[in-house]
Amino acid sequence: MALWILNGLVWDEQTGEATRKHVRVENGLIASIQDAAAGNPDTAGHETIDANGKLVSAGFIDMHVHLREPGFEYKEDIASGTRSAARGGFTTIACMPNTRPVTDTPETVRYILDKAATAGIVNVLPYAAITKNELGRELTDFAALKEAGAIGFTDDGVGVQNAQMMKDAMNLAASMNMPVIAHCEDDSLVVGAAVTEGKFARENGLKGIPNESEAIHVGRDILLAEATGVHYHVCHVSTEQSVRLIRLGKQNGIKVTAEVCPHHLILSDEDIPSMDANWKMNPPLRTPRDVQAVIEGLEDGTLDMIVTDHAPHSQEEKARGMQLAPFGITGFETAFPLMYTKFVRTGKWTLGFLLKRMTEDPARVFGLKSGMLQAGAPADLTIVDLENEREVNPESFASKGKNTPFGGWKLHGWPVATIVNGNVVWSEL
Ligand SMILES: NC(=O)N[C@@H](CC(=O)O)C(=O)O
Ligand SMILES: [Zn+2]
Ligand SMILES: [Zn+2]
Repeated sequence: MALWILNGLVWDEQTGEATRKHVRVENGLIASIQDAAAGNPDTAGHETIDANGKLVSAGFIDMHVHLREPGFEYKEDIASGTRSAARGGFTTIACMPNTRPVTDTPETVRYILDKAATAGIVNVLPYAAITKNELGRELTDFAALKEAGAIGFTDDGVGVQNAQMMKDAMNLAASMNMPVIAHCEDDSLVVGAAVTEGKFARENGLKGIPNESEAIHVGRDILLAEATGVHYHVCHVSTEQSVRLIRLGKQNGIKVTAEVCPHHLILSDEDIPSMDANWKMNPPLRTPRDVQAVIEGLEDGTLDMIVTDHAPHSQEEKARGMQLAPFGITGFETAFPLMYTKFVRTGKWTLGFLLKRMTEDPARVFGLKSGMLQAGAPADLTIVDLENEREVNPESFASKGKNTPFGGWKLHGWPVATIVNGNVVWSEL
């Protein structure tokens, strides 16, 4: 039996507009895409979805998320995290290894993959740690972790402080054709600060996190990537200096790629309303000048993709206040509506540009088969209602994490159905 998604709006890069198409899904793959103008197909005996007036896109891909399992299931687990992803229109997500235990052994990689296969509803790609327990002292067993299914190496949550350790990691990863993904943060420049150096910190008498704490690692690592030939990917870029360094690296033919989060594209430190820890994340919200720089970086291709850095925490933890609460905000269920409302509805970007940065570009950078709406591709699809405005209500999130600064925001562009490997895993239609 086939699944027909009828009359959806499909973005056409050639014409620069979305036109009505019928998409046929069979055996987990996109079987055909045909013009709706040519008439209705014979759907007798097949399952159908009426997508009339809704956008049909390749499923969104999020290469930076925290599912918290194993070890921090009170914040999130693979079942709740993948449900949250599906509601956000994400069909493939790559999860970070700062779990408990840290994902630094083949057993933990396999645990995540097994759990994702049984309890998860979207594709889950695990990263493994660069160093044991993410302590920066000893490399993990890259070969065994790759063999178990890890797709790259990262100590996300902390920066690798020692340059020789990073260089060794890159040499090893390069030799097995694996990427190194870096949380860029020099600890010696960040001592107990919760927000960026800037207006909010000054006005509230707080110590600030300087931009260089990120950019020094970006610059160091680009030089190490040049020396080792590794594919080096920069996590959650937030500063003007980092954008500048990545741009220069790309101009010099170094294999550097990068990601940026919706919150760093939309909010600056000057938007923080109070000492509310729902505005605390790492890297922190930067100055308006940095926001402008990351937008320009994404627009000119210096930054390759949008990721959420979905980082759920419990309400108790976030209630500890700006200084003591953990860093991080949830991201899955607001990412597309935020980006669509702020950049596409305002006319700054085409819909095609936004979709590419959330589908095709991450797939290209990480060599995934999905990310394109074309016959023969995996049937990972997202259907989005572009017309109805809705308010962000964290209480209604599928995620266990309610920690978002976007509660109450009125947005357009809400996903209404998500299809993974040809199966409808979530639908409001
Ligand atoms: N981004 C965050 O603020 N927090 C992340 C860690 C990380 O992505 O560095 C987390 O694990 O909570
Ligand atoms: Zn990080
Ligand atoms: Zn992260």
